[in-house]
Amino acid sequence: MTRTPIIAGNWKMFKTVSEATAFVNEIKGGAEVAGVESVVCAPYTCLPALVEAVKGTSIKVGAQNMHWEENGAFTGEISGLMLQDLGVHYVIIGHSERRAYYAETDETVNKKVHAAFKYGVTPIVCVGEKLEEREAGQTKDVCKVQTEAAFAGLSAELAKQVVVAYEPIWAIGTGKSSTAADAQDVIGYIRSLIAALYDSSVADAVRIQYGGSVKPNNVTEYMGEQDIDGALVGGASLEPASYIALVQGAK
Ligand SMILES: O=C(CO)COP(=O)(O)O
Repeated sequence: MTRTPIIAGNWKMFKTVSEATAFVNEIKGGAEVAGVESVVCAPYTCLPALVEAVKGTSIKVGAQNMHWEENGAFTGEISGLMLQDLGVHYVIIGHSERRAYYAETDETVNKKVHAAFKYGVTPIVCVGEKLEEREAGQTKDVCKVQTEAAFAGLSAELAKQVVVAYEPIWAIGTGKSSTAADAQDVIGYIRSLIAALYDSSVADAVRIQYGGSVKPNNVTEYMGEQDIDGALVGGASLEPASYIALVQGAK
C-alpha cells in the first residue's frame, strides 16, 4: 500500500488575512511537490481568502477546529457546514492545546470526527501523551484510548480517510522532538490498533503523521520510517521558505 505523504502546517493563532495570502503566493510552486500533499491549517478569519488564494494550485486549506452541531446557540463556534460552504478540505480535531485549554474530550473529538465527514471535511485527529504519562510508561495506553475513541462508530470506508497525527505533548513547541525510531514505534502501534478495530486494509490506508518540533532538518528522518506518512507542523510552518523545505523534504 502506498500512502501519499501529507505535510500540514498548523498555524495556530498566527497570521492576519494579508499575511496568509502573501504566504500562499510565496509557497506556490515550491510547496507543490508531486506525490506529497500540502495543507495549511489557518485561523478561521483567513480561510475564505486562503481558499481563493490556493485556486489553481495543489495546496489545500484546513481549519483548526469545528463544532459538531450544524448550527445553534453556540457562541463563538464554527460548524462543519460552514467549513464545507467555504471549500475547506481538512480540519484538525482534538489538538492537545484544545484538549488542554478548551476542555476537548475523547467524546467531543469523536462527535467532531463524525460531523466533519458529514460535511465532507477530512479530519486530522491528534493523539499523544503528556510528559508525565510518557515517564510513567503510559504512552501507548494513552494513544490507545484516544485512538479508539476517535474512531468509534466510523464505517471502514470513512475510517480509511482519517488522518491521525501523533503528537507527543512534551515535543510540541519545545524543540524536543521524539526520535524517529520512537515516533515509528508509537505510530506503528497506532496502525496496529486500527487494524484491530477494522482490518489491515483500513490500517494500511490511514495516514499517520508525526508532530512535535518537526523542522526542515529532521523531516526527512521521520519520513524514512515505514509507518510515518507526513508531519503536522507548528512553528516551522509559519515561514514560506521553511514550509517549502518541509514539503520538499517529505518526498
Ligand atoms: O502542535 C504542533 C502541530 O499541531 C507542533 O507544533 P511545533 O511544530 O511548533 O512543535
